[in-house]
Amino acid sequence: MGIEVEADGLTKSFGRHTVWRDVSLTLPAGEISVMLGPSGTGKTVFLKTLVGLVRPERGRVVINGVDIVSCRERQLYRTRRLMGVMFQDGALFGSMNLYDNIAFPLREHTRRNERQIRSIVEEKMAMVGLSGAESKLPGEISGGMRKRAGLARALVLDPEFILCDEPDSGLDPVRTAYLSQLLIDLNAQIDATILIVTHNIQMARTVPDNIGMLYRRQLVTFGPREVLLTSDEPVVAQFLNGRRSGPIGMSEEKDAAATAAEAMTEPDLDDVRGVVPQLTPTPGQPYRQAAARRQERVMRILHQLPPAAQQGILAGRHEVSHERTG
Ligand SMILES: Nc1ncnc2c1ncn2[C@@H]1O[C@H](COP(=O)(O)OP(=O)(O)OP(=O)(O)O)[C@@H](O)[C@H]1O
Repeated sequence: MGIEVEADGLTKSFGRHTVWRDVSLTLPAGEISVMLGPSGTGKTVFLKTLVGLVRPERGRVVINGVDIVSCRERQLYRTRRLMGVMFQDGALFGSMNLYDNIAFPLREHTRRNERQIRSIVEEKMAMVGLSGAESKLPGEISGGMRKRAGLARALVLDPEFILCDEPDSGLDPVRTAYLSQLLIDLNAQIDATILIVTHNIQMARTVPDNIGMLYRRQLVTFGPREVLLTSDEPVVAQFLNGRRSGPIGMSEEKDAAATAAEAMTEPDLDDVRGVVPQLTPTPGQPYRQAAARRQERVMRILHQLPPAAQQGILAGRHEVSHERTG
């Protein structure tokens, strides 16, 4: 099973600019979590902090019992072996074909021979639907294929914690839907903890077990998906519905007068808030163990959650049991 990841009291600044402060959350082992937030709120910086690529001024990131903020370089290196990162642009080497790109971490970090490497690379390429594309160069394939190649490369060391930075960026809605399904199937197959940073509302509504949001240098919320999806917070409602009216502005936060004036001029669009069914693994894939674990977990904290979220969770219980037996 994947590993639990605990962020505790994290604060990060660049010079005088504080990106966020006092961010604490726990990514439950083996579950899928999404981090939302307007542009520039520090989602990528957060992801890099969890991997140990960015060092916060304060706080801890505890992974497998190791605080990667304060540990020694060797321990950080060992803990990083448990992680697979899918960067925004795939971060592939342009001069290497897909096979060599995906084999790269195995050649760098393990002593596997070429026969073993071939079997792992072929397995991961098949998992992301790239079999047959081994000899292609990154420049010769579509953005969606590059994303999947980046995901295959993130998988070769059998990570227990997978981080995906905007896996949908640059993809059309259909490719994004395929990628969403791929992440669910992957979670069913390997039961790894997954964190996805995205702006894509459809992905955020249908993929994760948990959702968080960064805004105004803080973690506004993090918890079971039903909490954010039914939230009355103006910033959440504005973000989910992609509206101009609300506290989020083009370049900075707005004052109350500007917000009220915009509300008058913006057409009354449908509100997409509310809990929609979470994606389930493609038929033939294993049952997603995380779904059952999460159900038990949220039932224990149900009484602490807002009423609308409670209703959403109770309604979804039938889907989880149906998935398990069906
Ligand atoms: N190495 C760095 N040095 C200085 N400032 C940085 C550095 N990395 C990030 N920042 C700043 O930190 C803030 C958060 O950046 P980040 O890329 O994490 O935002 P984001 O929420 O991922 O944005 P987007 O959704 O647009 O990708 C920005 O103001 C950015 O300019």
